[in-house]
Amino acid sequence: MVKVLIHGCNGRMGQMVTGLIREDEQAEVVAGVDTFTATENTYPVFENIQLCDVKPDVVIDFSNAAAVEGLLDYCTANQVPVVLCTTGLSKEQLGKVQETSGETAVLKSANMSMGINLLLKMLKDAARILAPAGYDIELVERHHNQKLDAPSGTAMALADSMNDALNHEYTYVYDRSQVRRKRDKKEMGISAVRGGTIVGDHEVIFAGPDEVIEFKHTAYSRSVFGKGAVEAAKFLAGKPAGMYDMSDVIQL
Ligand SMILES: NC(=O)C1=CN([C@@H]2O[C@H](COP(=O)(O)OP(=O)(O)OC[C@H]3O[C@@H](n4cnc5c(N)ncnc54)[C@H](OP(=O)(O)O)[C@@H]3O)[C@@H](O)[C@H]2O)C=CC1
Ligand SMILES: O=C(O)C1=N[C@H](C(=O)O)C[C@H](O)C1
Repeated sequence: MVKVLIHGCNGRMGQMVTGLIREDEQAEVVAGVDTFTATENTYPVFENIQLCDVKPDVVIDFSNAAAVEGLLDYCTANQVPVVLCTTGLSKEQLGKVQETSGETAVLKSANMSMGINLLLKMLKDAARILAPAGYDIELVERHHNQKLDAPSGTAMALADSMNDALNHEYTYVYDRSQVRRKRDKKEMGISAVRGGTIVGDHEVIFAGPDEVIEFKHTAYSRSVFGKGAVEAAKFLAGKPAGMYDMSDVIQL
């Protein structure tokens, strides 16, 4: 049985993961950490990771960028692998993630769904073929009105994956309202929409001469992220220090 600690256990994703693990015969939640204790919690919940006296086999984190540094310190000090799903990390925080992977196993992914992880792979081929043929690349993401970060971690990962395939020659444009020039060939526009309860939509548009090709992923439920996170946790428990991602978990 894999013992899981959920960091951010009372949030939207923390509650989804709690429900999924309840149905899973290979994993159990042994503790949670959040800023408050909800009455429905069936496991001990600590207000701060440093106060947690239960030793898990692995942590699943869906919390807040500001909470990640403390979590990484805990994982290093206690040699606990961590599945890091929180998005919107700063450059410094990303540096600390990298450092931590020298001490314990870290699996970081902005999107745990099968669909987006397949898209990350497919877009490399599409970009390699379409960009040199003169297609402009634009991304549009849509999320619910409670989301803190923009653009989404997934939109950034999709852009980075295409840029990797294009020798990192592309720059990102997030806001065209101040741009007073024609579109540069080697830029990717990244636009964010926030509203209602949209779980997560990502669209990648290749706009060429007289034709447009679009790739779109829609998450209809947070379960697609939750299921991926639980599989990632079962995969990561007991693994040696290092940096992992969802391509290590999902065979594509
Ligand atoms: N990788 C992926 O597939 C996915 C990633 N995400 C990312 O996961 C993160 C969480 O998303 P979501 O569940 O929707 O957000 P929520 O705001 O619903 O949940 C986050 C929870 O973490 C809590 N929290 C805040 N600070 C701390 C802390 N110091 N220690 C422990 N818990 C803390 C919050 O409490 P409080 O409300 O008091 O701040 C809240 O209960 C976001 O960054 C989101 O982008 C989301 C979905 C999928
Ligand atoms: O905050 C969310 O809800 C989501 N965040 C992730 C992101 O920023 O990419 C993944 C998913 O789209 C939902």
